[in-house]
Amino acid sequence: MEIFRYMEKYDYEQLVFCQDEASGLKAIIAIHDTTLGPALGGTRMWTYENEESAIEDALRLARGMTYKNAAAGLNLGGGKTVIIGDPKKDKNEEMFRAFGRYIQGLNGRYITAEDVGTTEEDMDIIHDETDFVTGISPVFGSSGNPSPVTAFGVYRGMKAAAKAAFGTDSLEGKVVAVQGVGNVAYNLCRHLHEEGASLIVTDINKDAVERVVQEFGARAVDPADIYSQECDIYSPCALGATINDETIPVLKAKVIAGAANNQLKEARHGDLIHEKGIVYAPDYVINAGGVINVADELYGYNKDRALKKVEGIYNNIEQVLSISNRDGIPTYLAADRLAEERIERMRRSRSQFLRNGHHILSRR
Ligand SMILES: NC(=O)c1ccc[n+]([C@@H]2O[C@H](COP(=O)([O-])OP(=O)(O)OC[C@H]3O[C@@H](n4cnc5c(N)ncnc54)[C@H](O)[C@@H]3O)[C@@H](O)[C@H]2O)c1
Ligand SMILES: CC(C)C[C@H](N)C(=O)O
Repeated sequence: MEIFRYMEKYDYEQLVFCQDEASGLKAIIAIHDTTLGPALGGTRMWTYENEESAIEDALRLARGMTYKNAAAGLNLGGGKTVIIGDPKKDKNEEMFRAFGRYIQGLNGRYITAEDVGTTEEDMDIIHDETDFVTGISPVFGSSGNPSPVTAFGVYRGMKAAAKAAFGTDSLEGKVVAVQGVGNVAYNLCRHLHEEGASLIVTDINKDAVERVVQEFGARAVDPADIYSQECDIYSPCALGATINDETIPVLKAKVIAGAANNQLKEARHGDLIHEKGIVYAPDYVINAGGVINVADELYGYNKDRALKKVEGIYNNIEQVLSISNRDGIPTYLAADRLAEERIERMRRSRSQFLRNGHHILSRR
């Protein structure tokens, strides 16, 4: 991989490699764009096949956060970290302490939080070394694990997408096929069950499947069979790239609305589902609940205020759908337009009165 060429292509600002032999830390912090503010994005811990795929994941996820934060109306840029390792076996306190010191060294250019493979407890350890971490435990007056709030946002966005596809935003009686029933999707299933939707679920973790089968009457299928289920809504809530050349031909859903990041394997897959008449709720718009929630910590966390904003994901999806209809473009491009236009407006609206944080007249 030619790293600088890739960084130039999508205009990345910074890529930081962190290595600490004593704890086994191998992490990559990618900062995509800080036009709107410090880069906020979670830390993923995962067993990557090789270093190149870890770098690629960090870069793709960081850029996704730029768009997510911009489209959600946050004054934050986009960044993300990946830690190479197995979250079930390779974690230790020293590792997250060492990682916290690297974040502190960036002096606020990057703020972290949870993502796949990391927890509230991990954030608390990072917090021992730096203030530039969110999603820490509520005992510190913070917002805690963002997953239930992400789920609420996905539920709200799914309703808006359902309204466009079915003429009503009620999910009662709708069949939803959920891929991956981890932290976010467990909570999403609860909202869907409470509204009277029927659930088809899958996961590579049998215990996770069993929980939603027992609690919400879901029907379980094998991971490979989730795409071809007779259903109204496909909800990808595991990892990315599940909308691709193999899955699109067998999908029967009229709506795609889920929590996973980077759902389209390639941009052209967004064109293909648009041509197929599927209403796609773009991933980074519908799954912004978690980042909206943790970002509220920067103002002194207020749960009601954060949830009110997350509720607004319904309107954000409606806005994307209306840009898509107005301009005759797929929803993934409509979402990009929404985010890019906001970043550009803010870039141009830089204060004429301040230089280096001081009023220009203060130098006289
Ligand atoms: N947690 C958040 O607040 C948040 C916010 C925004 C986006 N996301 C994204 O949502 C997705 C889910 O996040 P999470 O926090 O629930 O993670 P999680 O690890 O708790 O859940 C993911 C689940 O997917 C399962 N899975 C993995 N590969 C699978 C496969 N091939 N088939 C079926 N199941 C599979 C895992 O076993 C796990 O149970 C991720 O893509 C994450 O980046 C999460
Ligand atoms: C900041 C975090 C809550 C980020 C979250 N994992 C996301 O992808 O949006």
